[in-house]
Amino acid sequence: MESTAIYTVSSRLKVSAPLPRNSIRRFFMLLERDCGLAKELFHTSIGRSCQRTRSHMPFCSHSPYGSVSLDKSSVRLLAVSSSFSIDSISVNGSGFCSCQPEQKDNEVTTFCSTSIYSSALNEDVVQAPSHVTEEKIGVLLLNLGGPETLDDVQPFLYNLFADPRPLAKLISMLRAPKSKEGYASIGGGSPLRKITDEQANALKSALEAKRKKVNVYVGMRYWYPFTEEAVHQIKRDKVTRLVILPLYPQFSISTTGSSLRVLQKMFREDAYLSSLPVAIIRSWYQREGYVKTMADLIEEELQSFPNPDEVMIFFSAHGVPLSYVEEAGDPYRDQMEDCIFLIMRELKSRGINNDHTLAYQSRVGPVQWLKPYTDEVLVELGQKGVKSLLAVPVSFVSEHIETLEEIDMEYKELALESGIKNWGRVPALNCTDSFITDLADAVTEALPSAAALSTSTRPSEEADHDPVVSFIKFFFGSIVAFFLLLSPKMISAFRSNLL
Ligand SMILES: C=CC1=C(C)c2cc3[nH]c(cc4nc(cc5[nH]c(cc1n2)c(C)c5CCC(=O)O)C(CCC(=O)O)=C4C)c(C)c3C=C
Ligand SMILES: [Fe+2]
Repeated sequence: MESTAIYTVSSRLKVSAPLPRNSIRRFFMLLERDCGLAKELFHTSIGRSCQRTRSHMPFCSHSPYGSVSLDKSSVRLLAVSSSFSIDSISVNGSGFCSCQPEQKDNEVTTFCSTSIYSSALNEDVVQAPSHVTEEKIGVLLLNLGGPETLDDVQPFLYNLFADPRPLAKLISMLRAPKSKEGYASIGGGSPLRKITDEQANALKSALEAKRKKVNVYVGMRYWYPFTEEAVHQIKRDKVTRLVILPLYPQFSISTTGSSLRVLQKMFREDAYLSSLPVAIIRSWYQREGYVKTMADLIEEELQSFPNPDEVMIFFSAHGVPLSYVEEAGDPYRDQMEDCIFLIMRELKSRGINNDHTLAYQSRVGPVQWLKPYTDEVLVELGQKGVKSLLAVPVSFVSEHIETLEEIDMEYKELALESGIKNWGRVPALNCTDSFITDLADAVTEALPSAAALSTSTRPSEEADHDPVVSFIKFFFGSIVAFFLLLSPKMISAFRSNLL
């Protein structure tokens, strides 16, 4: 019997980073191979609805709706779950094909490979979840990780800078003394692991209160517990549906993107994982619960000033190198600006009309980072006569070195020296009830979309063409050139001034 499924290609078919032609071609080849989808039909559909083209992309980055009809037998592989719940098919920044349901409150992507590439690589092969009857839901929280002791600092930095490896050693050794000083001043290590574990427990309880029994896992990118360990535990627990929730409200290729690349590789190389339905919440700064909680914290902290109306609200976000945004297509700056707009709109709706500004902190090394820089803006504001300032850490959801040392110590001192008289800082969200409840809602909303299936590319092919990987190679390649070309005198100036 024949029935028809309509797959719509919506305006969410948006390519945020330049994609090499090969990725697009491969996407269609895989669609054709796995779904029996006629390449021409799909091309035509997209081509017709295309509004705009970029030189490096074979088709548009924004398109209105286009649709493709398929007969049921031809989409056998996509329809393993016997549901036609896939709303749109998209290609994300890394060239990874995914099914992306329309979502308003946060950006959710689902992926689940229909092809099993190799199970020989895996030491513990677990039966694919489609054969397991009992539903087991997992939530994987992603974060960066931080050294727990001063001895951890250099190896942690090595992991952070580990691409390519020979340079990671050098850069981490140059950076370690300054980092160690920072970690020593906040008690000898990062509180990130402890706080993230507390958030995981609070999220589990919040989901239980919503009658959802879940296991919550923590996967850190550069320190314990590593993402890889969390994924091994997910396999051992035989999770049948997984929501991936990065603890970064805004997406950056340096944070969420980096963790997702690790996961993507693991999922493609493993039979169990490649058939596990997954939903990824790529960013969630636009969620009402998050925006309102941030506004609550700001409103409360403003009350501690002698003249709350005269306080400048100073949003300080973690920076990224400018080239990430301008060359590699990182949506981080756009999302950050949007996030500030939403928080300020919420404050205005409560009758709070303070001035505000946004600046970027924590730059590392000699390249240009997103501007304006927090330290420079603080000095300028002091010179302009601003007397009261409330710092709001906006890219972090937990207290860590950048809030406890950089903002509370370094920036506070600089602000006071620059003429600012009253200084305050909004606490990080940590386990604030309304924030955790909102994360629980985000998970609940994302879960149904995890049933969708899609295709994926082979890791070896992807690594060759991934624009992000190419960019990182280029970025660190530039650092090699920097070290090779500069004189020893300049290197020592670089060490003392910039690191
Ligand atoms: C949104 C959050 C973050 C972005 C964006 C980000 C980009 C980024 N960071 C570095 C270099 C370092 N980051 C370090 C620590 C660190 N960074 C974040 C968050 C973001 N980083 C966190 C949560 C932490 C851990 C903090 C802790 O308490 O341990 C460090 C080590 C600390 C230090 O020496 O300053 C470095 C170095 C780069 C290069 C980068 C973008 C490319
Ligand atoms: Fe960082």
